[in-house]
Amino acid sequence: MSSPKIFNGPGGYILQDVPHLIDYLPDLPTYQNPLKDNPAYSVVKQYFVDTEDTVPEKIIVHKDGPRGIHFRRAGPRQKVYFESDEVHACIVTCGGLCPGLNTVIREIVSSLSHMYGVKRILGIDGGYRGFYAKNTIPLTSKVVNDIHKRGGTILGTSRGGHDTKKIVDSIQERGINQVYIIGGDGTQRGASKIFEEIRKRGLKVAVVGIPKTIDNDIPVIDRSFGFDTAVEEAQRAINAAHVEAESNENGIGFVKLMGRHSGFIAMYATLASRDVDCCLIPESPFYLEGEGGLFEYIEKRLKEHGHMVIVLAEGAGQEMMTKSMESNTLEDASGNKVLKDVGLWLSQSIKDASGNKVLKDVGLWLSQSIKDHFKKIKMVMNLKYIDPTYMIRAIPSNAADNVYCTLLAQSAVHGAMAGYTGYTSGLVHGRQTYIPFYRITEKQNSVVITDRMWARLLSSTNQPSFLGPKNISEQKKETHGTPSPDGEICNGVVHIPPVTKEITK
Ligand SMILES: Nc1ncnc2c1ncn2[C@@H]1O[C@H](COP(=O)(O)OP(=O)(O)O)[C@@H](O)[C@H]1O
Ligand SMILES: O=P(O)(O)OC[C@H]1O[C@](O)(COP(=O)(O)O)[C@@H](O)[C@@H]1O
Ligand SMILES: [Mg+2]
Repeated sequence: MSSPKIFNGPGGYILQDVPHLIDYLPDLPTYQNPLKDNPAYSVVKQYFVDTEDTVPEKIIVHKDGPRGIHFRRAGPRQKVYFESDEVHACIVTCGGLCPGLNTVIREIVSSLSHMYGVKRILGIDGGYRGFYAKNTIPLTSKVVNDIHKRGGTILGTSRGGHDTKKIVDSIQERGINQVYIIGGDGTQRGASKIFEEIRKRGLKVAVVGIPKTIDNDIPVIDRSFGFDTAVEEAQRAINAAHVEAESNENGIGFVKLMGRHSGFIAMYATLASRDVDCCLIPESPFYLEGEGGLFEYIEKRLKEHGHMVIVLAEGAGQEMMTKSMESNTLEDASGNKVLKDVGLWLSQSIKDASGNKVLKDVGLWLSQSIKDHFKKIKMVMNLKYIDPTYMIRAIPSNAADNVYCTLLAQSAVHGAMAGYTGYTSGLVHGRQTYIPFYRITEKQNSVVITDRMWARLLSSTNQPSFLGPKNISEQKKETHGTPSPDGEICNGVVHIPPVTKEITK
């Protein structure tokens, strides 16, 4: 693996820079950016980004503290490293769906063709494995004209099937020199490997990642595209759950939302709705029985209000469910042990083609457990379970996400044209930046339950925190992982010594 490029400046300034083609191809010629003569851009004062411009990772800095880590600011540069006719770009989408994929595809094609006069753009069919299939999809402005109005990805997507050598062989054989890879944490890991192999072979090929995740689990960036749309769509399910709950005696509206390891969709959907009485996410352990447990809270809420709404992220309570099913502690109303076979099935760990753990349906299990509990205590209760998981990610992106996708795609293209490579384009504090792959892949973004946002949620729902002092100290330890040399929080491990240089001017 190549070494991270890190520059140290005065006042504790650190630039975590991204690779550039000239790092390994020092004699590449440069050309005037064609945008200079484009009437739309030439009138814009300071349209080109100053090469020294960077964006801080942490916006809140103590007055005596160091300036901290910065990323290269994205945007068009005066000089480009590709001539328009020379560019042969390709776009691939990998992993699960997310609203906005088609908008990103559309805007990469539009930016390349309208801003930089590029004519050869290929769509790779069905994720990474499409690189070594025969079929490709020629992409023109006409082909992508109204795809942003559709959900999904016109290119198709898949999990698994990443073979770095075969992918780079295909890139080389087809004469592709700009690779745009849209996908989540797994995809960006794959993109990083493709970049390393391309660099090893000394190819003039820019590798660009565009972060996609409905779960919002990619670190460093403000939020992922499609997240806003997903939270908005989740409101429809929560509203339905609320209506059902209100209309029934001791009604419980129970909604399961996506969120494998990170409960951001559930948390933001809850905060947006105000109708939710309890939000359960993977980061916040909870328990059912006894004082301070979920059952006690539900009973209390039903007695006070006559109805309630629960939102559950799919990754929440997985361990508890597995343990409970394994030990067959689930009993029916007559006290008989049930679901023995399901218990056995639950104890097996199943992985998808990409190696992600396939989660068991905690929603079904928890709603059954709640029903059993109320039967046991002989209290009337009507639970309506709504599972809109795929519905919230299979829709087209909303207006805000469409704008976000557009800027993200434009930034990705400007960076590749300027010769940068091995980076993920991302929004940091509202600014477009280029982030080195290792910062994107080193850890997952998750809800920190000792932070203010989770406290805000607890005070909005009034639910118990389900936390004892032991959990709180464990959480604190986890979020304060291994400190990196600058004192930053960093749970990921980067084994390669960085190339560090002092900035003298
Ligand atoms: N560590 C890895 N190295 C190389 N490729 C990977 C890695 N993890 C995942 N991939 C590939 O990335 C693609 C998408 O990964 P996946 O985890 O399914 O979705 P996402 O990118 O949305 O997290 C798959 O084709 C998978 O083979
Ligand atoms: O059924 P699929 O397509 O494998 O997707 C399910 C998973 O995909 C997600 O939506 C997002 O995961 P990725 O970001 O890895 O694609 C998870 O929330 C969910 O667990
Ligand atoms: Mg993933």
